[in-house]
Amino acid sequence: MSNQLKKPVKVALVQLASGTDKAKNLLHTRDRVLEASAEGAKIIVLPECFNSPYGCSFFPSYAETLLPSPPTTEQSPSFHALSNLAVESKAYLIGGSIPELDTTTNKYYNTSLTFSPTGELLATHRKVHLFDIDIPEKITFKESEVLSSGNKVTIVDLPEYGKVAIAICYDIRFPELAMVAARHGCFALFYPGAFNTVTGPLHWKLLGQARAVDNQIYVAMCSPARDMCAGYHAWGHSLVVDPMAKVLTEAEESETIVYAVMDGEKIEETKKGIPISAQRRFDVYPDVSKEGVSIDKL
Ligand SMILES: NC(=O)CC(=O)C(=O)O
Repeated sequence: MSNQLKKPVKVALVQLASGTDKAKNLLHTRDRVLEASAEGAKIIVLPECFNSPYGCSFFPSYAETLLPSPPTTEQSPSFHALSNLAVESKAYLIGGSIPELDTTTNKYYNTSLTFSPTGELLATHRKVHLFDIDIPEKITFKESEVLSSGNKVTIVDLPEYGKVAIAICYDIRFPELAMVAARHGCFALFYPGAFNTVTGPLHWKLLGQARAVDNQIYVAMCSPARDMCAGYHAWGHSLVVDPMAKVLTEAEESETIVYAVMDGEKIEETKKGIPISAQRRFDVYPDVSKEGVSIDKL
């Protein structure tokens, strides 16, 4: 299956500095998204936990209810803010993530919502791989103490451009998920994410380049800005990598917006020059994209 991008598209990654006041964060998000739109961005991406602090102790108090869909404004102010903002900005809006409470099961999720320029909800991705790590004396984090995991690869069709995949942060460490999305025709993988100052320096860019070079498509990773007064120190460095694994744009750690143009010709040129798609040896190893994969695609 080809990874078709129908026409070049300008992408903006909004590396937001958010605080503890959700209403304020939503207003600030609006300002920055409209700024990205004024610069011509047609796909605008927000960070993981874009309107709250990131951390297990914060998930329950910031959680919103998304089901049944559409939720009321009381159930999910973020849902409505993002939908309206997609309309105002006339762009596809990949709304980072928010903590979600599913009231039918009483489970919490880390959930990303994607809206069309008409404000329609196109996709909901619940973080599939929970961030449970323990690097002695450096960082211990256990999302699974509070969150439950999603169970689908999320592929979204953006009619003017083509298909993209949405996943969240730790999901990028799992090449299978990216491979499945790429082999189902995505031209880009979007990861709202919040790596930290321990794992970020070694792994953030490396993983973006790895997923890009493995799959010969674009990868975009959008982080919150770093706040040294917060309990969790986000790495920042939002970036876009092209299909040859070249970093097209990369932020520093403070609040900013970075832009890149994704172009289908670059995907084709890369695949023509290094034709790994036609050289795979499924007689030697299996094609993981065909083995009972759970995909949520429009
Ligand atoms: N925060 C995450 O989900 C992932 C992360 O920080 C890492 O993998 O490192």
